[in-house]
Amino acid sequence: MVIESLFYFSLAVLQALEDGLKKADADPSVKAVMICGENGKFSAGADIRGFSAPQSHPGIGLAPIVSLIESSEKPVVAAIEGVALGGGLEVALGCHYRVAHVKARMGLPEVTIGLLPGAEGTQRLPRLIGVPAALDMITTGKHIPATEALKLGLVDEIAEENTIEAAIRLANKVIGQPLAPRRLSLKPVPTLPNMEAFLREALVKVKKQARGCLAPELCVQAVRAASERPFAEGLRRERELFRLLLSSGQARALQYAFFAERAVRRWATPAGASWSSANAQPVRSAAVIGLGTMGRGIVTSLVKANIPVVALEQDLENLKKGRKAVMLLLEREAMKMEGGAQRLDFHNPARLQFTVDFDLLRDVDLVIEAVFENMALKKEIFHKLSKICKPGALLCTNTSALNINEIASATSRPQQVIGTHFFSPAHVMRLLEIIYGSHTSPSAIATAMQLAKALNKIGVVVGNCFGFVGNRMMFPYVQQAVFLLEEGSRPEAVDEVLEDFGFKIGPFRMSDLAGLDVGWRSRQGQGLTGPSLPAGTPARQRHGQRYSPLPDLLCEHGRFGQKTGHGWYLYEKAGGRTATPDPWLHNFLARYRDTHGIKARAIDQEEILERCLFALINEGFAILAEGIASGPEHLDVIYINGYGWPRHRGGPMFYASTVGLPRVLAKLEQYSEVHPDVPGLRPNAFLRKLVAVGSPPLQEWMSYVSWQSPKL
Ligand SMILES: CCCCCCC/C=C/C(=O)SCCNC(=O)CCNC(=O)[C@H](O)C(C)(C)COP(=O)(O)OP(=O)(O)OC[C@H]1O[C@@H](n2cnc3c(N)ncnc32)[C@H](O)[C@@H]1OP(=O)(O)O
Repeated sequence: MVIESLFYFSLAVLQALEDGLKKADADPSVKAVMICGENGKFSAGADIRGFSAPQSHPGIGLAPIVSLIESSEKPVVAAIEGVALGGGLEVALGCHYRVAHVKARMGLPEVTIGLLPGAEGTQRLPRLIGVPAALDMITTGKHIPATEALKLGLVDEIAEENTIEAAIRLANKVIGQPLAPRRLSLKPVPTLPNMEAFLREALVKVKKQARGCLAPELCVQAVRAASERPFAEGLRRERELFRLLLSSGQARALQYAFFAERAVRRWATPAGASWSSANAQPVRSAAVIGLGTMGRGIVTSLVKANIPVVALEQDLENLKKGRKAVMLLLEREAMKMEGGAQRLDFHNPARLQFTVDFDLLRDVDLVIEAVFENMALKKEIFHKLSKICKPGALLCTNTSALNINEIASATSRPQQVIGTHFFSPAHVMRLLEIIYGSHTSPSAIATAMQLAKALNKIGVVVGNCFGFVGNRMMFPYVQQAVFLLEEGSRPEAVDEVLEDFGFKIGPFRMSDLAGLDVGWRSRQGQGLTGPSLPAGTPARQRHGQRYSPLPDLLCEHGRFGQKTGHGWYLYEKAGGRTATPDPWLHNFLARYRDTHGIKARAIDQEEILERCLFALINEGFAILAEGIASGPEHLDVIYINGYGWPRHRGGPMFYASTVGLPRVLAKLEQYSEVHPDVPGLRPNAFLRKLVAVGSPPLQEWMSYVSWQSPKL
């Protein structure tokens, strides 16, 4: 008998499974059962959308079905094609045998949505493949290919071609064989000589990796229960831990992040262009200009995506340096992949070519300029490109803040110019901010989004303004951090609060890592510091607003961060990575306060957190109101994937919605009253409006934006 299921579990699917199994058990003519999916896909598990209403969720009813499958008196074989994920794999674990197609993938990704495998998966998987392998799958949520599943013993057979036929063959073969040895609930968990130490270390590891995130920790506890308790007791523990996670708030945030990352694919601009009508151009070849840190990563990313690349530098010396660095990155990437060097084929000049000759860019479909942030230089390059490149080529600029319209003005084809803001290291970081200018065509946006997908990145389309979305929101956050130092705090205190909140790295460690000179050069360019600053400008004021010269002063002392061995922290050597609090800096801060007549005060953790985060969020509301991004999900995806925002807090705008908009507003009002010369703390009008209309749910915010005059 064959029971077909659907891709996501619904109550109807569960009912069909239950009915089918009962019918098969009762029918003496049925000798074996095979469960498969429809259209070549086994199952992606429960419909995640339903987890916010647990009472009606089909996932809750899944565990009894898995038990029912296992207790069947007739052999049940799972035929796994496509994916078997979450509850889908748990169903397969209830079966007595598993056959997988060679291209199938399996996994228990519940941890990534803030849960644990709650349909008995934490108890059955360790019994089948042992604690170490089960823990790895359950705490990371990774998908494993069929070949690996076979090695682990997760599946019994691999089918090269027809999985259903292979499963039916196996089912026929095992008719009449005893089923007890195939029932995982009856098997003991394989022991380890050092189980206790192993589980303890696993807990330490997951706590370190996902600071403050509950799910990985509770996954370890559930697997511990499997190793220490009888099956039925282990199940009770699994259910208890599952319910804890379901009500923790983190699951909601992580599920929001899952859907937000998919929602940003449906981009739109205030002018009416959108994903639904724009057509992407094919990208069969690309060029990268500039082989500095960013250019190297971008070339590596393109090669990994199997796109032939021409890598261009301004002279032979820089070309040699760049080539060496790119090759090193590619060798490392190849080592991580099966058949890597061969698959990437980067020694083949038809796939990767290094040159100083602009003429070789004539035929490429896309160019990514990645020279340093200098408007004059970028314009010179774009002028050249518009003369050399073929008519349809997409011209991208990798910039973190510069005006796309101004760069496009240097070309005769501004409709094909677009910003692609990669994050460092560009071959690792998943975010790609895609910035359209006033003339960028919908097709250019669609092509850049298509490129993001090809590079396995998350593209987020945003409008053109200084710093775009990510850096624009970052400015007020970092500004507050520095003001807090002026007022009496220390870098390590501020970093600790934000790292405890869940950021991978606090603002001062981040600044030391990126290099303080980067911002210094930018401020010099803006005339905020340096020789172009008019004589008589007050030290702590610019354009009538509060300004802190602290970062500039550190640069004047040669303190650029890790690269010079000191910045906001002290490092063991230039290029060192171990930050220690620096007594020199503490004295420097004390002298600075004396010079400016600032009385240091004790600043508590709440103030540090609120001033930094609420200033960032406040800027987010301004961005939404101006139409720079088409929804709060866009801002959240940018922050989670580009700025180390803790995923289990769902992104800054989601976080604001959980704190409550009235509270965010009240706090900003309170801080703004104390610091009237800091515009970043003045509550944005859009935030006020949302509070005035009763703080609607985040999904409804954009319906309160008036689009009459988007600043684009
Ligand atoms: C006492 C307690 C008992 C508790 C029992 C609990 C039982 C079971 C729990 C679970 O099963 S939890 C769910 C586990 N499964 C997942 O987490 C799978 C998540 N999905 C994916 O990894 C991928 O989507 C995919 C299935 C590998 C497909 O990837 P692909 O890149 O091909 O497509 P996507 O763009 O990611 O998705 C397409 C489309 O489908 C939506 N979607 C995907 N998975 C789900 C899901 N599980 N529930 C609802 N919707 C899902 C996704 O949002 C996309 O939608 P659109 O953006 O196109 O609208």
